[in-house]
Amino acid sequence: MAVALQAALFLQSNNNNNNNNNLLFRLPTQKHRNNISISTKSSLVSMASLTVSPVVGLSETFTRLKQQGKVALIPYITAGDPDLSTTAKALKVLDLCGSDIIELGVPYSDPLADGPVIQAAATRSLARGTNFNAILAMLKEVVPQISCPIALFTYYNPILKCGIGKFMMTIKDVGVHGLVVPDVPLEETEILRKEALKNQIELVLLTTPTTPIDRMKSIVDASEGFVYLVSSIGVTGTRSSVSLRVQSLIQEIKEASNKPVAVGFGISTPEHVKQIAGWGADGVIVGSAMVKLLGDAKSPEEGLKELEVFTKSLKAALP
Ligand SMILES: O=P(O)(O)OC[C@@H](O)[C@@H](O)c1c[nH]c2ccccc12
Repeated sequence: MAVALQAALFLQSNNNNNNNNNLLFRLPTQKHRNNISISTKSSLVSMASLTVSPVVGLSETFTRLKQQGKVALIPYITAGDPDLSTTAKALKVLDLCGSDIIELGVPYSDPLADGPVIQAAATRSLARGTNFNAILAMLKEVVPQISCPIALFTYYNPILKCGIGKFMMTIKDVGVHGLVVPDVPLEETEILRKEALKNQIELVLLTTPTTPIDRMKSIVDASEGFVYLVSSIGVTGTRSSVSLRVQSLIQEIKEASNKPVAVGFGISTPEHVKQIAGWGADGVIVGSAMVKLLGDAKSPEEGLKELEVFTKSLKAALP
């Protein structure tokens, strides 16, 4: 309860500078990489042939989708839950089922902005011995086999432990395009932005329903890739409905900038994604509902199958 309360306060960004949940970011870049196309075989995927196609970053993904009149589907899963080999397969399933960007969470011992589902996933993953190097090794293997960009999701502490410059170089080397760091205060991001810029990593800022308008504008100005609009105060976790406030928040952001806006928190049904797309969002982020499927399944294969069915249902509900 204490953690949830703390997280709720954390995400309710307010005027005082040391309690904000916003970051600043960088210029997108185009990244070309050999891409191994894969085809589904039952619910798992297998390598089919080698094709070369450019894989673009977050900003360019949104540009392409906008030209096609489409809205981005952005799933989040926790690396190493139930294990890294299943995470590797899940990334391919999510890619094959039409995900446009995938948020991959680095499990952390004190995920104060996360609700019970993602907290439990992080605990399970860490208990299995998942560590950052193992995640990197998995990504080095998998990223060339998927066609959508990966945005790594981590709290600030693991970045500091690794060293900011080294962290950025390392994730770039394994083909990560984006980065979401929910607990770095906007005022403390100068060095983070500089190193991200050097390594062509697009770093995404978050704004919330309680972020003062002026602060939201500085966040939107500085965000790279897209603007993460947190739909409701509190922690991550599925909600029965999406707050109607999101519609006006999307409009406020769009009045401030033409950067793509993706909405997250609580989204868990095709009806939710349809509603948010109808409000003009450029992307929808679904985390806990995805994580729950993998975490609750009787076997990894069952979890992957359910992930496939669920992802397809969300994709079908989006333009
Ligand atoms: O789990 P939800 O309610 O679908 O919300 C997305 C969320 O999981 C993902 O973007 C995320 C995971 N952990 C976070 C911490 C802060 C902000 C966002 C996140």
